Amino acid sequence: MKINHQHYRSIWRDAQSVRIIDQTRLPFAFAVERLHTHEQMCHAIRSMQVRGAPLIGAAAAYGMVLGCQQQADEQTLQNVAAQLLATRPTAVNLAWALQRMLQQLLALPLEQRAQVAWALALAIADEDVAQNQAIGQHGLALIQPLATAHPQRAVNILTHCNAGWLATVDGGTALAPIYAAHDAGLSVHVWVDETRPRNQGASLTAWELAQHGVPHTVISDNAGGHLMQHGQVDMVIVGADRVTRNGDVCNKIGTYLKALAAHDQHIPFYTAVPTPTIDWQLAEGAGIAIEMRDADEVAYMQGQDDQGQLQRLRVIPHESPALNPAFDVTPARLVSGLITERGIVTPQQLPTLEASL
Ligand SMILES: CSC[C@H]1O[C@H](OP(=O)(O)O)[C@H](O)[C@@H]1O
Repeated sequence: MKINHQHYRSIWRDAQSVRIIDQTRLPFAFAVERLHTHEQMCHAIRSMQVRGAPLIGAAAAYGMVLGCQQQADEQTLQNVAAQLLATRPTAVNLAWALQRMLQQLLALPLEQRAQVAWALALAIADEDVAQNQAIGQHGLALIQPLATAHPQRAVNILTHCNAGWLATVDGGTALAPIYAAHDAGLSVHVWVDETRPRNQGASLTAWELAQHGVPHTVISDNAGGHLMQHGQVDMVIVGADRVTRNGDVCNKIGTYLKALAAHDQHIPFYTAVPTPTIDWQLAEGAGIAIEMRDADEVAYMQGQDDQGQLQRLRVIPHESPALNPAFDVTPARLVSGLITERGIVTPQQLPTLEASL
């Protein structure tokens, strides 16, 4: 059976536990983990078994559920939220989901919290799925004219990292318009940035697209600019971990470089972003905390050898230090538009979007 978002969500309730797809095992193994405690959910987020801004938010919500099943007094709830918040600093969805869960749980009588928490987390998950469906349809409207303009060939779209259904509860953000176009019968082809050092593109986006039957080609992170210079890219669509009031886009490290190349080559550069990923409290991207991850993620690579065995190999000298910033900030001036569930807006139109929420 093909494993795609027609069959699975990336996170779901199973009795009194939460099931996740362990994304660190893909693309070579499809493994589902069962989590029983909020500490296990903290580990799953921190180790990137679950990752992607919207999914991190939903995972945090379910982490709050697991953390309040035995005790649901305010001190317990605040402690659980603090532990979940400390897992990863950059995706605003984490803080957004925790704030929403805390506010709703504390408004409930103590004895109702453990049970109602499940419904509150599911509401966050269901909203994400609906938002991504809408993002897909709005983004499809961007792809259709490119397909009309190039009837003899596929529309070539470059994406960075993984912003597919694995990065959300379901449907994806940057990949949602691509799935919508493919499912509508349009001819699309995706350039998949490998996305060093964690290779979310090579291991997750490529896996998703292969499972869904979407034509794609994995490329090194350094190839995108060359392809743009040679007319091989019609548009760029990426995800986001945090967008600020002025439209600066924080996303996986390397996104900024793609935006620079796209701008230089007059190629449309879009970010697909559900509104919970917009941080209305932050004026511009300079204020975003950029996660610094373990340098070993740069120093080592993981893959499968020809005998099907997973190997972890060092790829830099033992004497060489490494630095591993996990995100960068693309200034709003390089962003053609933001594909939200409310429609496509330019960075300059964000205040109008905020007023409509
Ligand atoms: C749908 S947004 C996904 C967003 O999150 C990824 O980061 P990570 O894999 O470290 O959680 C990446 O920035 C994606 O664009």
